[in-house]
Amino acid sequence: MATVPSSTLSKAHMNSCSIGFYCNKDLFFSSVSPKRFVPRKLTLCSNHNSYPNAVSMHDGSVVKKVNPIENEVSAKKLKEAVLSVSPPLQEQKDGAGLDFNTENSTVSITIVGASGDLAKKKIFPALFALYYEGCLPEHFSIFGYARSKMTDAELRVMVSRTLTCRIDKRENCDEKMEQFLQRCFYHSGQYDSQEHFRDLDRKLKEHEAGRVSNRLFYLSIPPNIFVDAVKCASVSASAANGWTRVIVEKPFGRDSESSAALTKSLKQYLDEDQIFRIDHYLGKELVENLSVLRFSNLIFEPLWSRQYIRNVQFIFSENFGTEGRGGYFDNYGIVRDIMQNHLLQILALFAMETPVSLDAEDIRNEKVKVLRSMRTLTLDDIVIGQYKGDTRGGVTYPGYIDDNTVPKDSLTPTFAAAALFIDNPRWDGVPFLMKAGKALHKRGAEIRVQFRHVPGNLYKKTFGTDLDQATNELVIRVQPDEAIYLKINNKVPGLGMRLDRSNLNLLYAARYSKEIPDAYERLLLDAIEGERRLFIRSDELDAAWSLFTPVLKEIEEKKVTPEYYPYGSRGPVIAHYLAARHKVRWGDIIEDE
Ligand SMILES: NC(=O)C1=CN([C@@H]2O[C@H](COP(=O)(O)OP(=O)(O)OC[C@H]3O[C@@H](n4cnc5c(N)ncnc54)[C@H](OP(=O)(O)O)[C@@H]3O)[C@@H](O)[C@H]2O)C=CC1
Ligand SMILES: O=C1O[C@H](COP(=O)(O)O)[C@@H](O)[C@H](O)[C@H]1O
Repeated sequence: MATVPSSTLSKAHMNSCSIGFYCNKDLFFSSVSPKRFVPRKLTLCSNHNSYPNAVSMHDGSVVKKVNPIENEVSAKKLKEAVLSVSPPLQEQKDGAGLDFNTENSTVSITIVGASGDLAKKKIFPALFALYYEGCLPEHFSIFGYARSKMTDAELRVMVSRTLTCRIDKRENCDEKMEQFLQRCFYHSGQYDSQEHFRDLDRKLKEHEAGRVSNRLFYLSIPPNIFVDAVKCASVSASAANGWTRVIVEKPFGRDSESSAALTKSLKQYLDEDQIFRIDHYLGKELVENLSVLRFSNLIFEPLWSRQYIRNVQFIFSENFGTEGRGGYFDNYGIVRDIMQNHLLQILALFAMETPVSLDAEDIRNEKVKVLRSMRTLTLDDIVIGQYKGDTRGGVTYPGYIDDNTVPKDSLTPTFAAAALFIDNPRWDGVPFLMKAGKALHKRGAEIRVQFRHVPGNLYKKTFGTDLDQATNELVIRVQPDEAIYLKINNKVPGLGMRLDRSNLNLLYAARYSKEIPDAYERLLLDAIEGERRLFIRSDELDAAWSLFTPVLKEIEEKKVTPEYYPYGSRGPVIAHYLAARHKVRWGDIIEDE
């Protein structure tokens, strides 16, 4: 097959979830979303065997040629073009890019555990946002599945309570909501009943109306029933002629053994490429931007090593406790809930080498190398805390063990701080500090990169002896108020020579008028499109668990007592000692001072 170098490709049109581009002066159209307009997709293209007027993309998707009209093609024309492409059945392997968006095929999304908190709070609203943006395929339906008895109408009422329109996109909102709700249905059943899943299959088939069926199951249920549900979905409700994919929510086990056992059980029914292990932090805008920041700006990458970076901090805090989720949380604790997944995933993206391409496997290969180069944690590397009740300003805040679903003698950490190391040439000796806690004084998630001192700094006397004040710090604020800012030393204007620290500040709300999509929107769209880049591969998961499992076991076996901190405080003092042992101060605390 003839291939065309990417240099001959150029973007021609962007319209909601579609793009057009030129390839050797012919205009081609693909139904992929604008965010899919990444070099990966456009590295190579070749004539498609079955369609003289189409090309196969590097990733297996098929795009259709349309008549070029200078640099502009109407959205209608582009839409017609894509609807006229129907990939042959043998192309319907998992991951084929265009196969869901044709007249001939459907996508059915089943939310297993639809009556639950996550479904209501995140999944239905994210699907609605995708619908509003025109990112869902023409033929789709959404099924809620759970044991609770509900009619379609009752599900719609339940779902409608949590749907909202974006502040910047309210046009026809009510109408769109109504249209969306009409595409939502409910099926009540047990999670381990083949019969109930067969009934679901029948209903799905009715909606698919003989089209090629693609099915996505979202496991929004407690982990002890993951395998039952996967077994039933896969045996009794798999797509007959399209793809079947399963999004698996965390927790993926609670240590190396249980995680491996879960993977093994899931793989009895699914191939690895059907399993989409979700870590919603990977869907957050600033986490996505991390690689862009590093690899598309010359000024950062050369500094990205032990030579210039003194330490890196990953900080997560919530200003509320485990309210309502104590039953789940007590079995996991903050290290498993936040550090082993969300913060470690961000760390891996932060520290990885440049991937060969933006392909999922290339990125995941680099992440797994980082994880496997890391030192397994010991008890010396970690400190833990648990919040206790507090009364301030006449208001009483409950302690962790005041939650009725938590045992009164629970030692489960609601706070932890840890020092991790990557034993590779780039990061040798650089402490990667993590801190995560519930019921703290504020909510936030951020990455702080503290740089080394300027050697022989001419101005060091101006800073006195406090070297912390003289170093640069790059802060990537994931939430809230997304921002990237760089702390620099600057001369205070005036006749004297006085320096202060100021921020070069990219505040997203000031720079971009568009509302930032919720992480679940991005991840659901990725799963529908077969994009695995932001999902966790099983070897990544194994590597992540092997770092934390021994120390978690030791904490539990030795019944290590957490340091108690008041609800709404800055957390236990012991976290400062941990940082100090590595000659570091927590950047968030310095900033608050
Ligand atoms: N909620 C959140 O913010 C987050 C949740 N997650 C993960 O997402 C998944 C879903 O979370 P969430 O919605 O909070 O969970 P829920 O506890 O609300 O459970 C979801 C549904 O599962 C069914 N269910 C609950 N307990 C059991 C049980 N013991 N046996 C059988 N069915 C049960 C219930 O439906 P019914 O009784 O109708 O069958 C319930 O509505 C979990 O794996 C959780 O760890 C991950 C990140 C954040
Ligand atoms: O996965 C989880 O994340 C939430 C925090 O998510 P965010 O997007 O609101 O920051 C956390 O509250 C929960 O304990 C944990 O399971």
